[in-house]
Amino acid sequence: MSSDFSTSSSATQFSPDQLYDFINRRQSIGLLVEPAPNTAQLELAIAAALTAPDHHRLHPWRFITIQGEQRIAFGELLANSLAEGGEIDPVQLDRVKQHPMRAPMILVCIMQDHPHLKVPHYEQVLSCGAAIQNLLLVLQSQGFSSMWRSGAAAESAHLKRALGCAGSDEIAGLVYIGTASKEIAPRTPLNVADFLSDWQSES
Ligand SMILES: Cc1cc2nc3c(=O)[nH]c(=O)nc-3n(C[C@H](O)[C@H](O)[C@H](O)COP(=O)(O)O)c2cc1C
Repeated sequence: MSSDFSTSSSATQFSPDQLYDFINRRQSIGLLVEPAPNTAQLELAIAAALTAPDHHRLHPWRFITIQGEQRIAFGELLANSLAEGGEIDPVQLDRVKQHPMRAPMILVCIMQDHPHLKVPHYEQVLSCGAAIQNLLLVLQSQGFSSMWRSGAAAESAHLKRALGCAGSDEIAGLVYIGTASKEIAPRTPLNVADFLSDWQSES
């Protein structure tokens, strides 16, 4: 059955099985190569992020791209952030410096907190997480792969300051984006019954 209402589930061009299959095929890939999305492709993914469930429409998110040569400076920023947090192992610091080279593009996803009487901080974090999942799926639909990471520096005050975060903002993720260079094995399905139950009243 078709419908003119764009929000009706029957208006979708996917069958439920096709949509599930598409979502199930998303898998994180740690090492990604060129190409990365172009501006139009990235903007479509961000547009999808902006449709995430969002209590009181606070838009608790902000996205920053890092690509090309900027990845070198960003690697230094990550290492400096760890050092500020007390890391002194030069091997670890050097390893973190190289992290941004694992993909041609990194999207820093920031949960931009909007203090609100009815929308607690954790709800805004959840909204931002939903936004990120939306963008991962649109990137996948365009043939790209990704990996959502936090990494050791995500909670660093030094990194947050450098990214212009306010005190209650969170770095929700560094999403590494690019193209997979090889196939990976499909994920092992979980058993739905392990996670789904019927609530029964006590009376
Ligand atoms: C908020 C968040 C932070 C994450 N940080 C890391 C990380 O720093 N390093 C990592 O290896 N995986 C991290 N992951 C997990 C991967 O993104 C990925 O979900 C996991 O490896 C499972 O793979 P899949 O996405 O293919 O199911 C993080 C996931 C989330 C949601």
